[in-house]
Amino acid sequence: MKKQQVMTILRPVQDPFIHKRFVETDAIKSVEIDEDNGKLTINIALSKLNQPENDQLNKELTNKLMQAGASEVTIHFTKLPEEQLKKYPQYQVMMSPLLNGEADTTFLAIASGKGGVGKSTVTANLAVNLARQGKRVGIIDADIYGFSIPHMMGVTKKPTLQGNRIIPVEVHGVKVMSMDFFVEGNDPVIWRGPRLGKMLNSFFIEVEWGDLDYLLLDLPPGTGDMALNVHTTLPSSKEIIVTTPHETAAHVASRAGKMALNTQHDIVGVIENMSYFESQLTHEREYIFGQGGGKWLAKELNAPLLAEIPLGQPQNAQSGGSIYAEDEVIGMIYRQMAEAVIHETRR
Ligand SMILES: Nc1ncnc2c1ncn2[C@@H]1O[C@H](COP(=O)(O)OP(=O)(O)OP(=O)(O)O)[C@@H](O)[C@H]1O
Repeated sequence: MKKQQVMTILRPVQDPFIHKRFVETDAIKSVEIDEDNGKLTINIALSKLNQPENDQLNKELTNKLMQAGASEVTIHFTKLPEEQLKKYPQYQVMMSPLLNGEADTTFLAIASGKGGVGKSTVTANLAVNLARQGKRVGIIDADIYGFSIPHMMGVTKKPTLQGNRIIPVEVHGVKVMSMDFFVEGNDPVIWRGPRLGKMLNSFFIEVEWGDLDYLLLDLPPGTGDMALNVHTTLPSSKEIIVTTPHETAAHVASRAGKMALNTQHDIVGVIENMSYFESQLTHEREYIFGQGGGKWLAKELNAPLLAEIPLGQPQNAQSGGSIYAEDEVIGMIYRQMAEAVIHETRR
């Protein structure tokens, strides 16, 4: 093998943590080729050492190089200099207090296929009910075009600054960050790709979350840029998929679920919202949007069905537009859902 060939194979490979290509990080520190026996010795600098991802990378690269003609491959990993790493936003995110491995936070991304199925309502109420169970909870409203969490939770304040750190707003015992806090009035947000990623990054780098048991992310509906950003930024995040009982909604939601599975993210469970309408007088149930979507989706994704939430508005809208009180029927269903989530995530 020639050095040029080795470089062509290695240059486009990505650092598994900061997702920058080796050519960008100048990761390939040395390539030695023994002309007589085709043995290769390579030094590669990565952003993190001693991780399972590195063993995987070692295997993949060795296979590739052997297929290309090397008789034996030895790869040594060293660490990229801290000064260089600090320049990469992805590294700053990785080293932020919630993600640097010291905090024991469970990240829950709440996804749906279609809009309007109640994903934000579920996110807000699940967060409040986790907090009612004594958990320390935060929400990132990552539904960038349809941010609605602050409004739903009855937030009237804006986050404050402490030095250069952003202190999130706390409501119903939950810390909240949303794009809503950074737009004037109700102007539409027209950000795309990279700027979206920056926004998400800054919610990790600049916000003072303190210690959290759960950080919930309300994703935009579907399988777009933001969902992908969350999956790459938070490799350990778990997912909850919200659907209505309608067959089409469940089918579309299964795409969001499969995207999570394809990117190695566990699915904690499925939540069916707007499952039925129950008459207060006769207690008869009407299945307005059909039946079975949640069960079908849970089976399709091999995940538990965590709750079936009926139609109904919160009785006491003062407590925040969309938050159900503990003693109303839907409030109790949300409580059971929070218990199921705690059980499934073993916290
Ligand atoms: N169980 C329910 N019963 C009655 N109304 C509900 C229920 N769940 C949600 N809603 C209402 O349905 C509407 C859509 O809910 P929500 O905004 O939570 O959906 P979404 O899936 O987050 O939508 P998008 O992703 O488009 O922002 C809201 O007006 C909400 O109050």
